[in-house]
Parts: sequence; C-alpha cells; structure tokens
Amino acid sequence: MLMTLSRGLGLGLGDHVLKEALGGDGLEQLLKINYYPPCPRPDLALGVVAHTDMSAITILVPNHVPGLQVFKDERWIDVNYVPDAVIVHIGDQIEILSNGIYKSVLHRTTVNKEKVRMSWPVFCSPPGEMVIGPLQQLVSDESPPKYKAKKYKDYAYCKLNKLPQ
Ligand SMILES: O=C(O)CCC(=O)C(=O)O
Ligand SMILES: [Fe+2]
Repeated sequence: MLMTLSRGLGLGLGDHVLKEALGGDGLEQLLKINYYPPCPRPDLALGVVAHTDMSAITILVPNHVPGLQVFKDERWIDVNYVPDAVIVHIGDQIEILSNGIYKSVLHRTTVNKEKVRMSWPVFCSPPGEMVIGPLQQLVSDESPPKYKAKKYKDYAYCKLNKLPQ
C-alpha cells in the first residue's frame, strides 16, 4: 500500500509525492478492533452508521460474517467476504490531496441476528501537525482547490466534533 502511495495512485504525480505529502515515514497507523454482537433486530440497528474515514487510507481485515456496505450509484452495496483478502478504503485525506479526483468511500455496517461480526481496520493517517490540502500539482485556474488546507489534527477535531471543516 505504501508502494501505491509512493507511486502517486495514478494521479500522474512523481514517485513519493503522495507519501511525502502524508508525512513520509511518519505516516501513522492506528489499529481499531470492532466487535459487533448478535442483534435480535438487525432491521432496526446498524453496527456503524454511514461515514467516511478521516484517514488517508484504511486497510481492513473482516471476519467471515458479512456486514460492510459501501454507497455507490445511489444505493448500498454489500461487500463480499473474500478469504485472505484485505479491504482498502480511500479516506478523506486522499480525497483532499487529490483535490477530489479520488473520493473517500461512504460506508456503514449492518449487524447479524445470530453471529458475531468483527473487523480490524488499520487507519493510515498523517501526523497531526502535517498540513493537508490539495496538492499544488493538481490545482490550476481550471481546477481551483476544493478543500481548505489545515493541520490533520484540526481536521480530526472538526470531524469528531461534527464541526464544519
Ligand atoms: O466493520 C467494518 O467493516 C467497518 C468499520 C468501519 O467502518 C470503521 O471502523 O471505521
Ligand atoms: Fe470506517
């Protein structure tokens, strides 16, 4: 994955541009463990409500119980469980750096009536002091910046407290 970041994810950027913009080797990885107990009324509850991840990318390992859904073409689509595969989400920081060329994925999780679902996402994020904004190589008179540049820690504060960015 860091290799993909190094190569600029197909944005036509030079080697390492994205990786350096995210703090280079200072990129931080945070493992979260989600535990979704069985729910008697899965029709009434969600595991995690719809959101995008504030990270740059998220690498997620689920157990075998399906539940992750992504929003695409105006509807929720179930993500199939593929043994030994990881799921990679584009997060908000890649959307911002790419000036919206890549979109962070809106996703949510459902719960299961009988089975425990678990997932282990690793959020890969820039250090809090890193200023993240649209890359100057991707901004022009025709494509003005669509996002403010701000420290990642300030972005995270606004996101967690549901404040405007
Ligand atoms: O459990 C999942 O598959 C996704 C969890 C998630 O979206 C999150 O923790 O941010
Ligand atoms: Fe998420």
